[in-house]
Amino acid sequence: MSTGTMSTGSTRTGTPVVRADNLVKTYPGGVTALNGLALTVEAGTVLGLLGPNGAGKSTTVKILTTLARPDSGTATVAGHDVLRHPGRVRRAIGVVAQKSGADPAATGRENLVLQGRLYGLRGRELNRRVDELLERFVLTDAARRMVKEYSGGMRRRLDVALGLVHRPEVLFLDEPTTGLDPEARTAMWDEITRLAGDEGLTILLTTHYLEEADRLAERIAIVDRGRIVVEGTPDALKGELRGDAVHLELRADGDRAALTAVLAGLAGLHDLAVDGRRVSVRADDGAAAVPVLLAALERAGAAVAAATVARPSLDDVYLRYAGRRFSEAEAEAQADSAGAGTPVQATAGGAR
Ligand SMILES: Nc1ncnc2c1ncn2[C@@H]1O[C@H](COP(=O)(O)OP(=O)(O)OP(=O)(O)O)[C@@H](O)[C@H]1O
Repeated sequence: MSTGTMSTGSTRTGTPVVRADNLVKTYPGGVTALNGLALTVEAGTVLGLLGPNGAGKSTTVKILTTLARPDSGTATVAGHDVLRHPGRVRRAIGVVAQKSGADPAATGRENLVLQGRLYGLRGRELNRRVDELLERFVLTDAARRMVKEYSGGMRRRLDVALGLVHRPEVLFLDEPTTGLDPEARTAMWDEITRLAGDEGLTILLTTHYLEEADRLAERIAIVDRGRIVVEGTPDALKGELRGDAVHLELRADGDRAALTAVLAGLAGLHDLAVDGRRVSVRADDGAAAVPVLLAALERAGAAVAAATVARPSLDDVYLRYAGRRFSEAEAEAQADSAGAGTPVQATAGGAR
């Protein structure tokens, strides 16, 4: 990890299999997608690149998988430079893009056979590999059906199988469970855990689901506005936050400035955020803080519908390092893309 990115958690000793330094990428129209992004993924581990829509996750994956060139910066994958030896990189990696690469008008089996041929597999070896993958991804019974008849979960499992045909060393999974129902999502999580555990694959996974990153990744790198703002193990990231998270739900939208002024004066509270009806704050002692907060809000004329006290979550980690809630960042990204061409603020959002 290059300087400038906060890191927390155990000291790392493994070999970096993916390494990116100071990646910068600006798209035509002036959108700065990456603004000095740096990351490493060690052999046999899962790194979760976590960030809201538009944070720069897909652009990072495109550069690391040789589908896009950075304006500046360097990256190596499996020991090969992505700009100087893209062919070597491509042979070492499997890619499961956000959009399925499978041909809907072909069967699952035909898709796998074609993919295997592209990587030079032939004859019995190819058939064996295809059968093995169909079985592992529970697609044997559906192997001779057209992909357009598959459910979302079956398609996604086929996508991962396609990415694995040539036994890659590194697997890139770009939002592997977006659009899946909860059951299919859990099944995919189990499969990813198995791939990383039993097969020692190195996996870089992008997601905008906090829960997914928490569940799957040994290390999480939080990306915001084209930079990694913090990285570490999920437990270390959460452990860095002192005290409890107190979340209050107001009966009506609060006046941000007025409520902030009232609550900022209370002792033992920090990281206050007012977002519409939601008020979040960290408290050294959450249970003791609730009555104090309720009384202060009542005095300010804000009625409270619900209050919860929780141990820190990754959402709290995001708030602390990106300076806003995940949901706010997503809404901002949507507004940005609606006003196409609006440059992403290049400097905001650093670690606090
Ligand atoms: N081809 C493109 N042309 C112009 N702008 C682009 C292009 N691709 C991405 N962007 C912009 O670059 C920024 C980063 O996009 P990117 O797709 O890398 O983010 P992301 O974190 O992967 O988000 P998502 O989860 O929505 O894919 C966004 O503001 C996006 O609108």
